[in-house]
Amino acid sequence: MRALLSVSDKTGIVDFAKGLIDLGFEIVSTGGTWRVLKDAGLEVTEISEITNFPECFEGRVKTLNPYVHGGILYRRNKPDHVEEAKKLGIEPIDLVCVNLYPFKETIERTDNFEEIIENIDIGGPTMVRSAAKNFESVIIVTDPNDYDKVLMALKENKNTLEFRRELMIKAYEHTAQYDATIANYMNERFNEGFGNKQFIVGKKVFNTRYGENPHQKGALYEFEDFYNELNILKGEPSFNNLTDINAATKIAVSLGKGSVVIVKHGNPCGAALKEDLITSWQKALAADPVSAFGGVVAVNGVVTKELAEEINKIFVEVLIAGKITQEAQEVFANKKRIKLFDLGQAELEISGDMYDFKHIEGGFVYQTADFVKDEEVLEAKQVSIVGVEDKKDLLMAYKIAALTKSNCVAYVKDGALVAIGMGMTSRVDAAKCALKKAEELGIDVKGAAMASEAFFPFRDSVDEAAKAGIKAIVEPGGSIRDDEVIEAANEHGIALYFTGVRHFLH
Ligand SMILES: NC(=O)c1ncn([C@@H]2O[C@H](COP(=O)(O)O)[C@@H](O)[C@H]2O)c1NC=O
Repeated sequence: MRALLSVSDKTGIVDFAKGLIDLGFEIVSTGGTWRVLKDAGLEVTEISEITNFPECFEGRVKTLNPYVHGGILYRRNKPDHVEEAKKLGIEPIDLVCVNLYPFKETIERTDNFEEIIENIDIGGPTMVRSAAKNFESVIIVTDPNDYDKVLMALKENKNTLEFRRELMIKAYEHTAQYDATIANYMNERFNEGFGNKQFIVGKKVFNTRYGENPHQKGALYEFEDFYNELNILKGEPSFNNLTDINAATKIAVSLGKGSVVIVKHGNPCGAALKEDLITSWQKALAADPVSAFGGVVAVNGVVTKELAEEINKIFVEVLIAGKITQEAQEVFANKKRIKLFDLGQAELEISGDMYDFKHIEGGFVYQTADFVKDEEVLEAKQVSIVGVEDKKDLLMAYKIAALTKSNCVAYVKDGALVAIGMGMTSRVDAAKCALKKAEELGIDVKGAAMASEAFFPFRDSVDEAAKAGIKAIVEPGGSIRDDEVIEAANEHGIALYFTGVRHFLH
């Protein structure tokens, strides 16, 4: 039996080779791998002895040779293949262990195109694909984490077709991801990220119990090692929990450390950023205690025992925080249905993906991600006669509106959401609906700041705001009736700011 070992990441390769030698394998290797194994005192044949050809062009050609690929690919159960191999002097290769040039690490480290090009592996993926194709007879190993598993299977006679098939799938996933990374990178570099093909690659984190509904299948996939950071402290996140956690976390991150956000079905029903987390929670809850029942709560900070006791007064389905202390977790220990997740750090932090996409029947739409910059509000154009000194509430309302389903109008007073209307087909309905609900809940919105994520097409929403005593409004502007909107603000003595940036979320 012969094994061909050619790895960039040399982690564990010496022990793996030793294990294979103990099992009776002859080891063949490419230059660098050969050197590592030789230095460890192992008996190993250099690839050039098999190919009868030197590695050349600075390693661009090492294993691209019929003695290698013939040895991997010929079918052991076909007499004419066996005969042909014999005639050509091609010896079988029964195990191929390859991991590829670190292309991703290289593009993360440097912009030097020559270096990047040299880190595109050619011979490696070719061997991986050959060995995977002939999985009937050949073992393909692409992940150092599998070395022990492979040795064990060989030792215990568990090198079955099913075992090799699993490794074959993993191998094609490996090369497909590798090529997708190269193609996406080249499109990013030369086509501003929007080439003719876009590859979205995700690694499965876990299956969810079901999809959005019980009759649907579902799973969570991640781009990078993103969800590794998520500590599952209690309960199992469902498909809908994950999308709500995403919505709540994005708003809490956007509002900053110390904020608390409550989400139901992807939209916020409470949010506050006060002097301490307990007050933030109480104010967030006060915005709509009815909707908060069974909600997903994001705490941008550390959940202590005291905060946990406050939250525990109502039924919350999910709590995600920077950190949930041990004592805080104990507060929830007897609550069967609450699920707890944290990132094990003082605050909620996510870097934010550069692109965003959405499935539509037959394909997907793809775009650069949307972020609100503080300057949009802090340096927004005052278009009304009166203005306001402090734009904190305006900024908070605007950030919330930008991360809420359109049409959305959000009202913030003293660092807390007091009313919100979202997902409505007309903007004035969103404006009115929010105020009606606040009135029903007995919330005083007088003096609040109001934000709309897109322009007001008519003056009606401003008139509604005036009736409720709103003192300042921020919106993108850009309507053909902006003049009427500005006139309405001036008539009512409301401060009106235009940001010039729209933040639809559909
Ligand atoms: N050119 C070739 O024929 C070739 N054959 C194998 N490789 C890669 O060379 C690397 C190992 O090289 P070394 O053993 O010399 O450190 C592996 O990542 C392997 O995927 C090659 N390199 C690039 O294409």
